[in-house]
Amino acid sequence: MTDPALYLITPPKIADLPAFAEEVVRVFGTSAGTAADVACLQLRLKDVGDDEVLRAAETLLPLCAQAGVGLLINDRADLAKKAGADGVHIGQSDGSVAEARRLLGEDRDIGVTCHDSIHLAMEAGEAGADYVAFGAFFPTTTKAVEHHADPEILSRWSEMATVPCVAIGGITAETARSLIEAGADYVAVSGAIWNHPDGAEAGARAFQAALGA
Ligand SMILES: Cc1ncc(COP(=O)(O)OP(=O)(O)O)c(N)n1
Ligand SMILES: Cc1ncsc1CCOP(=O)(O)O
Ligand SMILES: [Mg+2]
Repeated sequence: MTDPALYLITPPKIADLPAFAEEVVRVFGTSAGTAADVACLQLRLKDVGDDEVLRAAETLLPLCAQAGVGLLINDRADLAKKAGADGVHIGQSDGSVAEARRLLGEDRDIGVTCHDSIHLAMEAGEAGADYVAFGAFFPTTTKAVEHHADPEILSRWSEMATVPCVAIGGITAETARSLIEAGADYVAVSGAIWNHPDGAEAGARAFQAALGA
């Protein structure tokens, strides 16, 4: 089996948690054992309280464990620790890798947003990040982005570093392969899965086909 390449990011709001959990299970099932197998799921809820994040994590963790998919929490290493999640994704304003590592220990994953900067990625790698994330590569409606990256940064990074890199930002089934070919180890995707006109399963299947499963 090819290494899994798909990094799923939840929508910023989950209105119906039980329904979303069922959708997640169907998405995991769609691509299990293929090149588009899901490597991890990032819980990225915005403008909600800690309790809501913890409740969502409590629901999603067993589903992820069952599917062999790591659950990462966005922004907050303290909540990742409380939830017993597999790791955290931090942006440049979400605290340091050192602090996240102190809270989570060596066996949890820490990913760091590096925008379009090799310099930030080198800093993150030296601080002990498990992966670095570059983007946004394409226009997206999921987040108002200030930084735009060119696929060339993925090639440069993969030639000079061993820390895996994630590509993010407006990625679709049509554009995913080009980013993997440029050097991305994973493509992080939200809208193209959850907002797919034919449903999330269809979105996942499209990535499965595109990533050569
Ligand atoms: C895999 C991945 N890459 C980048 C981001 C963006 O993180 P950040 O810059 O902290 O912005 P928010 O997601 O917190 O709005 C990410 N979440 N995941
Ligand atoms: C969180 C984030 N950071 C940069 S772009 C982005 C949004 C990713 O979502 P989508 O795949 O819908 O563009
Ligand atoms: Mg953040």
